[in-house]
Amino acid sequence: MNQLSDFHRERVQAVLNASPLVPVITINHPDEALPLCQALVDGGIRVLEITLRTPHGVKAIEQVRKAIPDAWVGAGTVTSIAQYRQVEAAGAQFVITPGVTEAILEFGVTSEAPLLPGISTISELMVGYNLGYREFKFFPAEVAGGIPALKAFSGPFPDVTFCPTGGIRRNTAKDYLALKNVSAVGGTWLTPGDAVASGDWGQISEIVRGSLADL
Ligand SMILES: O=C(O)C(=O)C[C@H](O)[C@H](O)COP(=O)(O)O
Repeated sequence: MNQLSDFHRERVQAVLNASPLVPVITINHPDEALPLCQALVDGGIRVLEITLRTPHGVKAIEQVRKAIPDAWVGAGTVTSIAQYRQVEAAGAQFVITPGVTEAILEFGVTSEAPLLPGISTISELMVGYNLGYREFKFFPAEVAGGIPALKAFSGPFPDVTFCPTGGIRRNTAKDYLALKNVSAVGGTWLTPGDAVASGDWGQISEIVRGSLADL
């Protein structure tokens, strides 16, 4: 079976090292993709996870990738190989899944867009680990055990790092990032729905600046 290449690992590490905070972005209207992502970047974010939760996600990835070259632009909420292929074609530089199937893990090994697979248990981690994955999303972080779970994971898997996501907020991000096996944390608190809906891009940049300053 194919193993993950150094290129894939280095890309995922570069993404996770580029920004301690990874905004989980949902595009409800095609016009909001660019100003929202620009506001996040203006606030200091260097990694953008644009989800496929709405039908606008794929187009937004393509658009943002061209318009904002100084950020890593990736796809989130990818749950099938068909979606994986779509976001790869749209130019996604990385792919994040909420969970794993063996098929997605195997596809990720040979894909152009490296994969950060989502896991919530050690058994899922082990399936990815055996293919060479050493970086994982931990989702849903808070309900799957939070900080105590991550500390426990570091015992049998000291060489694995995580991007916990799910239930993390501005006031808890720092505690997660203090763990030696956490390189970045993700969440939706950086893109509150009311600010996005009203096009208050200045507020988004302020939330990012404040959240980075709190770390
Ligand atoms: O859509 C996905 O692919 C996911 O894995 C889910 C998101 O990462 C979490 O839903 C984050 O949401 P908050 O808990 O509000 O920060």
